[in-house]
Amino acid sequence: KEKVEITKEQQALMKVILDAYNRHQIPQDMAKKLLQDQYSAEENFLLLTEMATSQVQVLVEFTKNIPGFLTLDREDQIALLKGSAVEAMFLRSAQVFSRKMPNGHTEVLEERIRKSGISEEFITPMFNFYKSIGELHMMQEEQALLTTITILTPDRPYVKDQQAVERLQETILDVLRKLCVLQHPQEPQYFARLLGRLTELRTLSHYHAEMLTSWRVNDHKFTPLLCEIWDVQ
Ligand SMILES: COc1ccc(-c2nc3ccccc3n2[C@H](C(=O)Nc2c(C)cccc2C)C2CCCCC2)c(OC)c1
Repeated sequence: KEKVEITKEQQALMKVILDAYNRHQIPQDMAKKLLQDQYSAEENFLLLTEMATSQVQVLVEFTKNIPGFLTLDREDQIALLKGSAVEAMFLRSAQVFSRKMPNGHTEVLEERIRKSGISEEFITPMFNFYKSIGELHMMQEEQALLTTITILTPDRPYVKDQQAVERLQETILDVLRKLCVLQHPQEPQYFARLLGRLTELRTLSHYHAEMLTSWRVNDHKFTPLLCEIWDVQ
């Protein structure tokens, strides 16, 4: 049985990424906000676009701390950000939804989200994803590394030097694989299950434009940044 060991460099890499991940968190009070008040579909749509806009800004800051990211071709950096922003948003939402909350709060939050204005057809796939993330009981380090792996996906549209992105992603994948083996020794498949979530995430993200344009409001206004990142307007 090969002894799995995280090297000093990998420890340092993990610390840099985790610190950046925790530093670049938009106010987590979104869940609290939703638990406090019932908002109209209009108010929820505005909340969603505000949250998504600040999430993209946070994502840009976070990527600057991914070792090697700034050494990539500038246009490839943009292509990776554009290509991963929606997935990062759903991953963050899933992590917010899966947080340990006092009894009954998760149910209230779920109800608020179901009634937020999103059209029915997307509710099941969205919550299936949130619950499949929740079941993993991911550690903070795993969440931060999984988000980093999502950003460093080589086959995003318009990426020119895919090998350079692949090299960076492989470095992170190796750390995450070791972390999973060390943290979940009884579950050798845990790492594979984690990566399987990224496939579910990509599928869910295909619906994002429709989820927005079908929101039950009369006028769907987006910020210029969201028009850039989301395939809307
Ligand atoms: C594209 O369609 C979506 C995307 C996300 C959600 C979503 N799932 C959530 C799970 C837990 C908590 C809040 C959750 N959100 C929204 C939110 O803000 N997500 C969020 C963002 C956007 C950035 C950073 C961080 C987060 C949490 C609330 C926006 C206001 C209406 C209710 C959903 C969604 O719900 C219907 C529909």
